[in-house]
Amino acid sequence: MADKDDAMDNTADSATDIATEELEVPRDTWPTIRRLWDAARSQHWRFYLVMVSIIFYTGFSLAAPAYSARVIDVLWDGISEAFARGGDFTVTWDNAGRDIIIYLGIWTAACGFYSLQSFTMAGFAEKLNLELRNRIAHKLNRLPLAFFDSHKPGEVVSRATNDLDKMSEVLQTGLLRLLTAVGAIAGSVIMMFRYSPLLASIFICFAVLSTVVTKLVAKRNLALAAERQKWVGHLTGAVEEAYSGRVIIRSFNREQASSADIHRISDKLAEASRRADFMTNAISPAIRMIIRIAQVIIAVVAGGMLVAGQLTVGVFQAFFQYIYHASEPLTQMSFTINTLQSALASVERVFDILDEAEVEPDPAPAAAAHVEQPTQGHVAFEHVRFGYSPDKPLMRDVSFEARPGQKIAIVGATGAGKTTLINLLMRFYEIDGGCITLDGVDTRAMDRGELRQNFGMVLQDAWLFDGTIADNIAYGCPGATREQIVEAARMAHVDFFVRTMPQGYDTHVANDAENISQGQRQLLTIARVILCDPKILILDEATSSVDTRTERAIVHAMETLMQGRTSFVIAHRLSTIVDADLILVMQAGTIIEQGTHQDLLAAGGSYAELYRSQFM
Ligand SMILES: Nc1ncnc2c1ncn2[C@@H]1O[C@H](COP(=O)(O)OP(=O)(O)OP(=O)(O)O)[C@@H](O)[C@H]1O
Repeated sequence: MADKDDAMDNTADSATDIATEELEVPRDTWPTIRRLWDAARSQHWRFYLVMVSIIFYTGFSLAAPAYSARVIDVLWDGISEAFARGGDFTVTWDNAGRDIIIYLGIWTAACGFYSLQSFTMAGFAEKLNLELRNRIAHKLNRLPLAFFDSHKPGEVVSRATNDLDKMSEVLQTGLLRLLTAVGAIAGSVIMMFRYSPLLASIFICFAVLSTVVTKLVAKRNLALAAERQKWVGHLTGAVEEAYSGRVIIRSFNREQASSADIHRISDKLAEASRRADFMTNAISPAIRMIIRIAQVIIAVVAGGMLVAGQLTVGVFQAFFQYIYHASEPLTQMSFTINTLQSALASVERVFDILDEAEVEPDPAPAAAAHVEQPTQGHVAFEHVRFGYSPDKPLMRDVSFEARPGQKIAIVGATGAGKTTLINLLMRFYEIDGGCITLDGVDTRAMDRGELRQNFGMVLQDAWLFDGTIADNIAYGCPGATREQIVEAARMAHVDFFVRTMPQGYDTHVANDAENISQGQRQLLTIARVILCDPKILILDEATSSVDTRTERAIVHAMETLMQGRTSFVIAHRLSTIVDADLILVMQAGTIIEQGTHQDLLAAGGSYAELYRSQFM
């Protein structure tokens, strides 16, 4: 039960993270904006075009009501005069026709500039999105593996997807809306004061009141949205848990409890959504009511002025158009500013990733040390020191030598440092002291790519990517022919199995696909390494999750692979390594014994004890 509570707490934590994201504000608003602006350097012209379009759009849409006042007054005067004459009123080019066409022209121009600003802003936002996404993609390849150890995968993925999408969406809607709103409000208020300072002052009073109320409501609305988001987080967690734990849930007959949990959270979500939706859909119109009241008061006062001849009919209706122009963006302003702040916080998170320290750059090609190809496969560790974090040293003084063609077995309890040894050999992490050499060349002086091409790794975690079996085998050698691929599969003892699949080598597989078993995956990854023909092998024996026949096939395939190559085998069962040329016994990050099976047995140390515990 305690575990369950813990799990729920974890879900709650992640849900709270999402909730706080909803309420978030950027740490440094202006530096972030400046950086974003720099990132969009090649798109500045688009932004300037947007600004020019906004100015023209605002100008035309503000001119339209003023011009409509003129059109209506011309029509009103013409109709009144015709009425007094007892004749008909006909619209001709000179008699209001030209004014109507110009009026339509003004709206058409406003519409044109509106489309231009939206179109150009979409281009600006998406190009900026692409630029930052490319930078992140590039960055991910240059981040040290230690970065991934300390960040959850979802967190990194979210930066490159959600955060960037949010930014481009908010640029296209929020920023554009804010810019046009500022123009619309300022222009409308100026026009209102031009027509009637009294009516304009009444509007300003109510506008201030509505802004204050909107601000309060926006805050409450965000809190409700955060509450809803929290329950969405809980629900996602519960559904994910029910999905990934489906086998265990059934085996303990906990289906009912699991679905009751989901029901309970769904109920909470429905309630939170109801309140959030009510706030968005019902309270916002209530805020508009304030403006409506202002309109009524202005209508009464303006009606009096109309009767007194202080206003024309055209100006009367134009004034109301300006009220509409200014009040709608006012209602939206607080919400818009909140979304902009939240988007800027997203951008900050993207920049945080871009600012992470990168792996030390490889030496320039001219300065890099090279190993003569084909490499002999002579590897040496000399007094190597290493720790995953500087304050926690793991390896203090590790030395050993692997001669060309030798089989080196690495044994030790879980957490002893076997994988770490391999990580250092492949330069996934940089050592803190001593040196590692390949054919006598310090690996730190080499280009990482050149170093790694000498190695082939078969790990327990057999990773397949989304593609055909043939593509997966040819991952390291994309130019391989079908014959070479089939030959590699045959050597890996996986050809027979592939042929039983519906489309043979063209069968589609994915990392999370169920159509292929753990053992078969491993055999495919062995075929992948065979095809690349590396001179040095790293094999992590995976034997726990496969049946004896597949295990035998894997061991067989690995033995074929090891012939004539230097190989490092992380051994979990001592039976497979008695023939190793060198056995490294590790404990707490350090090699405590090394030698052949016979030497170590004779020494009667840890290895002998371990061997006896497995076989006697
Ligand atoms: N990426 C990492 N960041 C920080 N510490 C790590 C990291 N990887 C391993 N460690 C720590 O380093 C020590 C050695 O781990 P390592 O994975 O090398 O052990 P191992 O012998 O391969 O274990 P196993 O047989 O369980 O795979 C452990 O204490 C582990 O917690």
